[in-house]
Amino acid sequence: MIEVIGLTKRFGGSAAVDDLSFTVTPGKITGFLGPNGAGKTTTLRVILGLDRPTSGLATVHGVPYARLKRPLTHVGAVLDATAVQGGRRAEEHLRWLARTNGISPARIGGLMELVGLAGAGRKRVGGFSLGMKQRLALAAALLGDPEVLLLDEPLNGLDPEGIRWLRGLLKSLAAEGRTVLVSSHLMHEMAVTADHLVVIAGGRLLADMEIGRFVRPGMSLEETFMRVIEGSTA
Ligand SMILES: Nc1ncnc2c1ncn2[C@@H]1O[C@H](COP(=O)(O)OP(=O)(O)OP(=O)(O)O)[C@@H](O)[C@H]1O
Repeated sequence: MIEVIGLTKRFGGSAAVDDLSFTVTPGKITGFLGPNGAGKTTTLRVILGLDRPTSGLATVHGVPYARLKRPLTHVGAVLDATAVQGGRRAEEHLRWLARTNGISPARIGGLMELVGLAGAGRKRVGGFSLGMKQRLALAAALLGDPEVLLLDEPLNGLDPEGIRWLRGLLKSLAAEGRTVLVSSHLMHEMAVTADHLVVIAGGRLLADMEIGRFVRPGMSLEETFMRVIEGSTA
């Protein structure tokens, strides 16, 4: 479970995240929605201990990420799938991650197969397409068999088969009781993937509710989202 409590993050004079509070609970997929610059990545970075909050805090299993022992066995994250050393071979990358985090490499073969990269383990990551990098990043996130998954725009670069595959994978991970927080701008996909939504704009919370309650009668998720965002800036 993830808790964001009164979180504010300022860069210079402006607040990227402004007194934001929400809880992400296990056993479901929570879609993290907001327009460009809403503060989604900043929030995820604070949850992962990559940015220090100006005030407030974010916890995983009740403690800040930095206090988790062997964090990769609790939290798997994909923030920027392209942030990987291009000279490394795909399996080497996962072996290095496993070694430096005290994780058994036994899962690597199965994970490469799961993400559809079984034949590409010996290939250098620099030659991977964006979709292949997303798949590898997902394998890395799953390496420690974590209970919590944080994925920032994981659909970018995936082909239609990949999008459908990821939808099924996220649903099965949530059904196993894991906590899954996914940011995306793809409203049609979120409409068929997410169980719950956290919607922010300008760093502030606009909605935190079941998707069925958020979507207005007779409207799509996209239409509702646009209305809510317009309403917040009116
Ligand atoms: N390191 C930084 N230094 C200065 N400003 C930053 C920094 N990181 C983010 N910001 C600013 O914080 C605000 C929120 O950015 P953030 O990347 O969190 O939004 P986002 O919701 O993830 O956007 P997008 O959907 O475009 O990825 C933006 O105005 C951005 O310019």
